[in-house]
Amino acid sequence: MDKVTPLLEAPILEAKNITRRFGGVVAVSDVSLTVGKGRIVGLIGPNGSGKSTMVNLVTGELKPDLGEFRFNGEVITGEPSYKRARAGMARSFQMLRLFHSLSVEENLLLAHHIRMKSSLIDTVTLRRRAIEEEQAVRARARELLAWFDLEKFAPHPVSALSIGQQRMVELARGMMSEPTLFVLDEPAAGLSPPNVDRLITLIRRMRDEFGMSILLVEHVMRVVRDLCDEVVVLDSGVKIAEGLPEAVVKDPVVVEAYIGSGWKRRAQA
Ligand SMILES: Nc1ncnc2c1ncn2[C@@H]1O[C@H](COP(=O)(O)OP(=O)(O)OP(=O)(O)O)[C@@H](O)[C@H]1O
Repeated sequence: MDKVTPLLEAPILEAKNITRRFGGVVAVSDVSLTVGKGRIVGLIGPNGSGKSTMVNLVTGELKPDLGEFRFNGEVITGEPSYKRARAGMARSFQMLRLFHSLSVEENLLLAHHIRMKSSLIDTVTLRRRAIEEEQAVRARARELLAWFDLEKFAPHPVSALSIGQQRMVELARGMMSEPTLFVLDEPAAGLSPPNVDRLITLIRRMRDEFGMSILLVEHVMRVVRDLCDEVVVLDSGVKIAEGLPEAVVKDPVVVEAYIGSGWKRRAQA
């Protein structure tokens, strides 16, 4: 009998020929990218190059005009963001989206409700299951708060925390849904150099210990160089380069795009 060729494991995320226009502006033009399982892929480019639009397309906040998205091999192009979240996709936001008057722990518990299996009817008819699930959610929140070294802040309102601590809360909140792909939108924005170091260590551990894949949009090149297995570069909505971080940042086409945008001064942190 002929040897059976093993099926290759599907990448966690495939974006194929994605285009998105806003009126006359082509924000993302025919961009393809792949995030393999357990990989950290960087998405970089000067201001206005289409990174946020691409993130919103990946997570389902925006729909592409053309192209296809696959998640774990399944076509998800038309799926709304809540369905992608249920399927295992989490995201963090450039401008933090936490509930500032709620405690750190409450922020984590609230995040989990999209994945709660118990409906209101369950709560009445299957009270025991609902209670068990609630206990499991609280236990997960406590474990994650410990993992992110946020235990002591659990009862405090988010508004009492520094930006660096709030960024950690946002990561912990994203982890509540046990994602397989975490899309991080500028996690280092506004962080001091020691906090950037801490963030780099934590993101690497998130990948290694939870086995997740990460799509990382970031302006701080140190973060990109230290973390990314590969990098995709956008300029004016077009993919102009991809490859290993060391090679990509030296690529004359990439350097030219950044210098042309006046970005270099801002991003050399
Ligand atoms: N909702 C929108 N309506 C109209 N134009 C938009 C919209 N969102 C983005 N754009 C345009 O699409 C292009 C890409 O913007 P986008 O925010 O995706 O870039 P970016 O690389 O994330 O920029 P930055 O690094 O500054 O966050 C820009 O020309 C922007 O003005």
